[in-house]
Amino acid sequence: MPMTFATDTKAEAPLPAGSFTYNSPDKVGLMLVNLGTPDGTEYGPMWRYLREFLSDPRVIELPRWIWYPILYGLVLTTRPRKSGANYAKIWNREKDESPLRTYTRGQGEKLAVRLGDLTNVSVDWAMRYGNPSTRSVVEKLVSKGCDRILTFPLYPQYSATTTATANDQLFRALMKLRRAPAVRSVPPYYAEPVYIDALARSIESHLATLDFEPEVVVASYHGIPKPYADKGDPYQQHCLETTRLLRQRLGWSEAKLISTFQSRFGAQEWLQPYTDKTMERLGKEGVKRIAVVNPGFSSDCIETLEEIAQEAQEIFKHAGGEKFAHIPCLNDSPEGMEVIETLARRELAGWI
Ligand SMILES: C=CC1=C(C)c2cc3[nH]c(cc4nc(cc5[nH]c(cc1n2)c(C)c5CCC(=O)O)C(CCC(=O)O)=C4C)c(C)c3C=C
Ligand SMILES: [Fe+2]
Ligand SMILES: [Fe+2]
Repeated sequence: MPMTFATDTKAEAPLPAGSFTYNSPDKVGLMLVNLGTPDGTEYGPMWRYLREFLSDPRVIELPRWIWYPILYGLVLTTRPRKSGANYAKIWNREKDESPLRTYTRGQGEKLAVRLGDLTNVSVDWAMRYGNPSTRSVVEKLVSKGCDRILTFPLYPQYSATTTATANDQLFRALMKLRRAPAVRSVPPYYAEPVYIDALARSIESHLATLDFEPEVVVASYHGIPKPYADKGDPYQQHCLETTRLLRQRLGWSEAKLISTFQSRFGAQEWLQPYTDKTMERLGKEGVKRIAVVNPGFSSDCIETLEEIAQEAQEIFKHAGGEKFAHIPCLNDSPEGMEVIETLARRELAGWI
């Protein structure tokens, strides 16, 4: 008797969970991916979000046997409450969700409209941690018949802690599928003219609304631990190149536009100069008026709305500063959507 295998496709057996038939082939799924965010500010959702995020070995590289006792014994017993209180300060109460989710949804919906002429492209948006999960969105796209997926990690500067782990998660989702789609990933865009130009226009138009002219504009990027950069993560170079190009485009001096790194976590050294220490230094040196922009964040989020617009402002003013402005991220503004649409169309070449 011939041997039969569970993988034989001729039999009329029901498809196992996680498998899909194609309604019509040659559809392309375009998935925007951002970092992720908690479902609520209470202890439970904060704990679940932080556990998923901080269990990622791309984010915390310590051996698990060292990290897990610290994570479960210390971090997850204290940080959910502390971070939850900070999220509560910036929560979108109308939609009962974090601003990061609101803006990422806005980017997805607006991109779908902008790409309306591409009838074989289905646009969606997902998170690396939390909801909507990368896996649920991949399954949705595949069930719609997408046999190709273009994933768009919404990080202008590459880091293994963000871009690479977003792509890891996509491939983890594909591992569950018998018939996996072909995939492409949008490369980092830290030096793309369309991105630099969008940032410059956004900065110029925001500064024009202020009742003061900043003496210094601080480009504050999320940090990473210094050892990650020392071992070859190109993130710092990408950030510094964005600032250099932005300076060139705006015609500003090195003293007018400076780069700093924010959001330190844990005891090790992170990329320097630190944003909070720079706020203090500028205030103490007699600088009275500054503006802060966050070119590395495609959406405003806790790190920009709480840590910069609130905390950094307080530090600067406490140190003697007088005027402070936070320049919003590109979000789903026309300038921001121009960047996303241009890169998406370029990376879809040959598929549409
Ligand atoms: C070791 C820890 C962390 C690394 C490395 C890290 C890198 C990194 N993160 C972003 C972007 C975002 N981070 C956000 C929040 C956030 N980041 C960390 C830790 C690390 N990030 C934590 C613990 C948190 C949660 C908030 C808190 O408890 O402080 C967010 C905002 C999410 C939101 O819901 O608003 C973004 C965006 C980048 C770009 C990056 C490395 C390049
Ligand atoms: Fe972070
Ligand atoms: Fe922070």
